[in-house]
Amino acid sequence: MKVFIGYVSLSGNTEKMAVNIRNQMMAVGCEVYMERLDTVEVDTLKEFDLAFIGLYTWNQEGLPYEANEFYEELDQADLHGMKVALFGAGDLSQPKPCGAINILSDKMKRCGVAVYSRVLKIDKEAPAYDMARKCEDFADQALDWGSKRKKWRFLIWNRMQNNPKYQKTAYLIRRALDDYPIK
Ligand SMILES: Cc1cc2nc3c(=O)[nH]c(=O)nc-3n(C[C@H](O)[C@H](O)[C@H](O)COP(=O)(O)O)c2cc1C
Repeated sequence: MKVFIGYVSLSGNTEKMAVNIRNQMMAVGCEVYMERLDTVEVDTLKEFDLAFIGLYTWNQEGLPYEANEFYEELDQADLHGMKVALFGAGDLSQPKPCGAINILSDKMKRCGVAVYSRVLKIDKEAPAYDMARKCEDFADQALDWGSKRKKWRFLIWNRMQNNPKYQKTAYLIRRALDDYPIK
């Protein structure tokens, strides 16, 4: 499975999320290519089975300036059926946090891209462990959505993780399963 990760980040939080997602995708055996969004040719996304796109938000009304070209190029590329999962860091105390992600999501949907219904938004103050865990979980779920991977693994994992009694066991099982990557 070929996975693309594109992101823009100023103070580093979205970049850390991208790195966490990359690590998780590599751990389950995906072929991962990661690049900053301002240098990406939109057309290259077609070469991938799944893309993660991450943006920071500095102004609710707009995209980060480094993502403008990518945003404009979406009109020219034929990305119908392309699967994309969106993520980013922001200030979750705001009424509409991570607004840039919503702007990109709307545009991608208009261009025929299949956008994963779950979006990962992480607060700028989130502890590193919490961020890593959420990114791993998100990456796995997005992969499950974007691939033909069997659902049972994810369902069991999700149920266990939601029960504090089984959280540690679930984590250990997950680590063990990671030793048997699914391509
Ligand atoms: C000037 C400024 C404006 C910001 N505006 C928003 C905003 O409108 N919405 C939001 O969710 N977060 C906002 N934030 C929080 C940033 O998104 C947050 O610091 C995030 O970690 C930046 O991502 P990065 O570390 O990947 O650059 C703002 C931060 C700054 C410094």
